[in-house]
Amino acid sequence: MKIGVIGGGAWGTALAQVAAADGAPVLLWAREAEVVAGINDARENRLFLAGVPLSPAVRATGDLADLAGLDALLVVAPAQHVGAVLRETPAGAALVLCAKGIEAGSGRLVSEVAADAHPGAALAVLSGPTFAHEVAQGLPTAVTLAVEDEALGARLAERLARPGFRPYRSTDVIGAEVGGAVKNVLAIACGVVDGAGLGQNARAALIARGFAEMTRFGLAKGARPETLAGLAGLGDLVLTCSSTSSRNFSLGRGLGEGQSPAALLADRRTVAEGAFTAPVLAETARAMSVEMPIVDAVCALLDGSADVGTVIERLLARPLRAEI
Ligand SMILES: NC(=O)C1=CN([C@@H]2O[C@H](COP(=O)(O)OP(=O)(O)OC[C@H]3O[C@@H](n4cnc5c(N)ncnc54)[C@H](O)[C@@H]3O)[C@@H](O)[C@H]2O)C=CC1
Ligand SMILES: O=C(CO)COP(=O)(O)O
Repeated sequence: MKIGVIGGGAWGTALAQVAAADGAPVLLWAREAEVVAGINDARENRLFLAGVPLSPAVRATGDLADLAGLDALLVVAPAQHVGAVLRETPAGAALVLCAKGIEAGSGRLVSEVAADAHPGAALAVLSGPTFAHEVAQGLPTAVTLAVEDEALGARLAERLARPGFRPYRSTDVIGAEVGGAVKNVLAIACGVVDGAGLGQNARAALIARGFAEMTRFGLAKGARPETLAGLAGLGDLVLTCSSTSSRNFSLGRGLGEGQSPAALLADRRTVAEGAFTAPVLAETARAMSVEMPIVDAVCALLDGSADVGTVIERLLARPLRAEI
């Protein structure tokens, strides 16, 4: 199975390294000419994954047309750019969607964006607790690989599996996507708790109640509860809600410390997907009558309509209710 990767950020580069670990050639498309040159000439992506020596089997290109004729493309552009990039990508390959987010404006999951850009393409979702720098170092990692076509799922899992990289197969594409998209917003909330010094009890409560929000939203979208309780949902939520290695958690921590959202988001080279997904997630949830108070609180902080003290007061003043 010939593999290509769309996106030369930290995660696209780490996944290319995984796919090339057995020496099979992997072609990676990167948007930045310096990333293409760095990978091809110095075997390093200094912009997004500095310090990781890349396999000589990973080759980079700045031309999406070069991806024609490959069997599977790992789509690792940020969620807001997947549509634009796929529209320029030659069709014909299975698409393995690795971005975590919901498209602003349309409210579409990445699989819906991909189906629109490449009608009839086989679609898979790869998601889970996966900090790129750990995967690139070969540290043990497990992911959900969700594909409706079970035979394709088995072939993809076989192709991507390594001793330290274990794909667990699923057929619940929507569940895998919802988990990854929602946990980014909740990771911002956990960062706020940390930055505002609200304590470990509050963080644990937020993870549990955030998971309840993820589950309500996921079930309304047609996800299966066991997917949300697995690697792509709860697993990734726990990872990103407890580490400053998460860009979303770090963004939230800045907000919790009282820094302005505009300053925190200005001039970012790396992506904090939750900041883009939060408003469209809140809007979609409202339209489906799904209550997501923590997501609403993150939106209020990001758009500057409330400060940390106010959103905490609002959350704590909600009516007492049954846990489930
Ligand atoms: N970094 C990580 O540990 C993980 C990231 N992800 C997901 O992977 C996706 C990509 O994230 P990273 O690789 O971390 O990115 P990154 O933050 O390392 O780099 C930013 C990426 O955005 C791209 N970009 C910026 N503007 C663009 C545009 N207009 N069109 C197309 N691409 C553009 C850049 O070329 C670069 O590849 C995100 O959805 C993220 O949530 C998923 C799992 C782990
Ligand atoms: O998705 C991730 C780990 O699974 C990366 O999280 P951040 O985007 O918050 O850094």
